[in-house]
Amino acid sequence: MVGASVPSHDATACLTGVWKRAVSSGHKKRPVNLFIENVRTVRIVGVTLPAPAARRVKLAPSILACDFTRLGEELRAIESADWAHVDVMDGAFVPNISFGLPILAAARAASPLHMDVHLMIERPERYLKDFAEAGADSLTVHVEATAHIHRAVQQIKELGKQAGVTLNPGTPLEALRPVLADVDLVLIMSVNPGFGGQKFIPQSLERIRTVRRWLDELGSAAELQVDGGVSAANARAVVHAGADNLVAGSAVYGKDGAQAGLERLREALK
Ligand SMILES: O=C(CO)[C@@H](O)[C@H](O)COP(=O)(O)O
Repeated sequence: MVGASVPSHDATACLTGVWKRAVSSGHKKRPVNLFIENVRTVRIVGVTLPAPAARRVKLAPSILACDFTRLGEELRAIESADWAHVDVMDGAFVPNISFGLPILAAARAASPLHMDVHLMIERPERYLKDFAEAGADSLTVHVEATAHIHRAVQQIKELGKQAGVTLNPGTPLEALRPVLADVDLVLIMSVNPGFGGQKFIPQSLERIRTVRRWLDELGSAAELQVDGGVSAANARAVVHAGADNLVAGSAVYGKDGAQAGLERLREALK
């Protein structure tokens, strides 16, 4: 008999229905025998963890790639998605300026989707309250953008929002460690932030695997989000590496419209 400890949130997911949903949505079915020791410790007998692809994966189209003259329509086109990803750039932390509070407020008014706000701005703590009030459901901050990442994460939680942390592709993953147990979301940037339509950096897969392992070791239920160059061609590999939340801009808002783009991503994940 082989025994293996599994992170409690994976086990809980199997027990509370995510497993069943994965089976019925066409993912691979694998038998698993669980011996529940207590809420945090579960032994798997005869080993058969769900394939990584069996995780419930959230799709978060980035509205950076949409047609802003039709923001309401573009948001309705992604209503079957899980989240809307909102990229705020200040022209200082990243070499581009996108949009800020008024566009978030307009998106909030136009759509019931979870507004997932990625702040690519210097010293984000100055604006967390404003973005929370403008309609953010989750706020993600860069470790490089503040001297006080721990305080920024706490501030987001005090505002009653989901707290996310992220880092540029060139920043060592160790920078995440001090706040890893506190956050609701970790975002692995798979391009250098600042622009849509860039190529996925292949080394990101190893970074995703590492953070997946760290989260599992902590028993954290935080989402592992990946952003930048995600498309139908690589979505499966990204999920297989451990992601459970995919941001996609140009792969969703393509020539044939957002619904077709979302459908292609879903097909790729089957
Ligand atoms: O944060 C960013 C870019 O800085 C991303 O959210 C992009 O907007 C994703 O666009 P694609 O790479 O999917 O086109």
